[in-house]
Amino acid sequence: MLLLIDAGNTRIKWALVDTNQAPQLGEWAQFGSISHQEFADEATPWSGFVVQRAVVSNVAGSALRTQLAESLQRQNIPVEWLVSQAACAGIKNQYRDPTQLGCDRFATAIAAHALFPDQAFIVATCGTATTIDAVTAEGIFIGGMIAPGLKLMAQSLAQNTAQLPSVLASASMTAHFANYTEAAIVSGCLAAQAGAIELAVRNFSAMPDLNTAMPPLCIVSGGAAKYIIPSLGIPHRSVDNLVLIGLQVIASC
Ligand SMILES: Nc1ncnc2c1ncn2[C@@H]1O[C@H](COP(=O)(O)OP(=O)(O)OP(=O)(O)O)[C@@H](O)[C@H]1O
Ligand SMILES: CC(C)(CO)[C@@H](O)C(=O)NCCC(=O)O
Ligand SMILES: [K+]
Repeated sequence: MLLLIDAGNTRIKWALVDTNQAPQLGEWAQFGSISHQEFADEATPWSGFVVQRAVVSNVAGSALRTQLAESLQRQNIPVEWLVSQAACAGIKNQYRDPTQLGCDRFATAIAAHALFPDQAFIVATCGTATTIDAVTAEGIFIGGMIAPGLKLMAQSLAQNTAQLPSVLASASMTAHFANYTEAAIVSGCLAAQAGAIELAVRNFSAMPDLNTAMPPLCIVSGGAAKYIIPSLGIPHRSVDNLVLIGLQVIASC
């Protein structure tokens, strides 16, 4: 088995790929997700499997990296830590310092380029942070945006005002002119998220050197996508687990 790990700022997502079966992208023998705390407290979820190697994207810092490294070491699993580079798996990374790009964003771009070859796209990943990145049909990662994620945005209002409560979104809420406080907060945060995605698509579509007859795809991913999508006024595709798919692509390079 090949173990893929996407360690994000809130949760750790993982998948096992049965490399004997010539699996498709996103075709996993096992898949799961655990919080950092559960990972620290409980048995490693993949400990019951024979794993030949692991490929890991970690944007959650050195303490979690050490925990992951120790856990993999105990199982004698060799590990490859993803670091963003200038080029990999068809993506050419135009970040000023290519290694500064979050490796989850790099893996996501690689995944979307593999799933939608020869198509320009905006990929929005709605997690702890929301990132919105632009990739050309030739696989050039132009750059992107980092915004607070939906929950962080709403929490920052509750933490920094006297009168605003802590709220969570539900999948039935949209960005509209709300007539009570809780809905108005969710509406404002949804509008900020969906509006940023729409603006990114609009600006990318208007780039003169975007060498494509088709408008860029809008790909939406991440745990908060289901809340934001009802407020999106543009055509889009929803695809889950792009970081893990990117790691699967990288593992087969
Ligand atoms: N009820 C909710 N209301 C608002 N936002 C929510 C709600 N439930 C989940 N979210 C959002 O979804 C995110 C969880 O998404 P996901 O599971 O992809 O990511 P994550 O593991 O938190 O992200 P990362 O990979 O960045 O760590 C939360 O950070 C939050 O922004
Ligand atoms: C933006 C996040 C937090 C999204 O998970 C991550 O990709 C990250 O820590 N990036 C490093 C900074 C950058 O991508 O420019
Ligand atoms: K994040």
